[in-house]
Amino acid sequence: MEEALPTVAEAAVGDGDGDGEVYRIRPLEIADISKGFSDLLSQLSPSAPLTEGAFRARFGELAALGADHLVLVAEDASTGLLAAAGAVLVERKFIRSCGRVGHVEDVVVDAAARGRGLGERVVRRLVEHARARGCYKVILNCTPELRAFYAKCGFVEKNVQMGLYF
Ligand SMILES: CC(=O)SCCNC(=O)CCNC(=O)[C@H](O)C(C)(C)COP(=O)(O)OP(=O)(O)OC[C@H]1O[C@@H](n2cnc3c(N)ncnc32)[C@H](O)[C@@H]1OP(=O)(O)O
Repeated sequence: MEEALPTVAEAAVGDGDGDGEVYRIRPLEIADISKGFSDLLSQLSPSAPLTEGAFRARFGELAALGADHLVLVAEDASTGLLAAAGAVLVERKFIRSCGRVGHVEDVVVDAAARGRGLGERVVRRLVEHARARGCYKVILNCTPELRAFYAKCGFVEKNVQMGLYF
C-alpha cells in the first residue's frame, strides 16, 4: 500500500538554513494573491494579471495533488511582499520500478532581490522536497544564460530540451 502523502506544509516546513533575516521561504498560501504573486510571475513570462478567482481555482487544483506539487515562495518580512517563487512537480513513473522524478518549474526572484542567493536557496529547497518525496532525479529546462545559475544549484547539463507549442 502506498504511504500517506504529507501535506504541502509538512513537506516543506522549516527554513533550515538559518538566514534569520528578511526572507522566509514557505509554501504558497491563498493570501499570497495580495502579496505580489502575480507581479512576481509576470517577471517570468509577460501575461495578463492573475485574477483572484483564477488564482483560487488553480490553488485548489494544485492543493488536491498534495505533496506531489509544491509551490514555494519567499516572503520579505520587511515589506510583507513576495520576493521569490518556484515550484516542483513530482512525476510518478512506471519505469525505474515505479520511480519518481522531480520537475523544477517557474523559479523567479524579484528583480530588486536578485544576486543575494535567494534564487539558489529556493531551488535547493525544491530539490530537497523532491528528494524527500523519493525522486531519483530532478530535472528542469532553462535558457543557456542560466546554465551557471543552475550549476551553482548542483545541476549538470544533460540531454536536449524540445518543445511543441500550441
Ligand atoms: C526552471 C526555471 O524556472 S528557468 C527560469 C528561471 N527564472 C528566470 O529566468 C526569471 C528571471 N531571473 C530570476 O528570477 C533570477 O535572476 C534567477 C532566479 C535566475 C536567479 O536568482 P538570484 O537570486 O539572483 O540568484 P542567486 O543570487 O541565488 O545566484 C546564485 C549563484 O548563481 C549565479 N547566477 C545567478 N543568476 C545568474 C545568471 N543569470 N547567469 C550566471 N550566473 C548567475 C550567481 O552569481 C550566484 O553565484 P555566486 O554564489 O558565485 O555568487
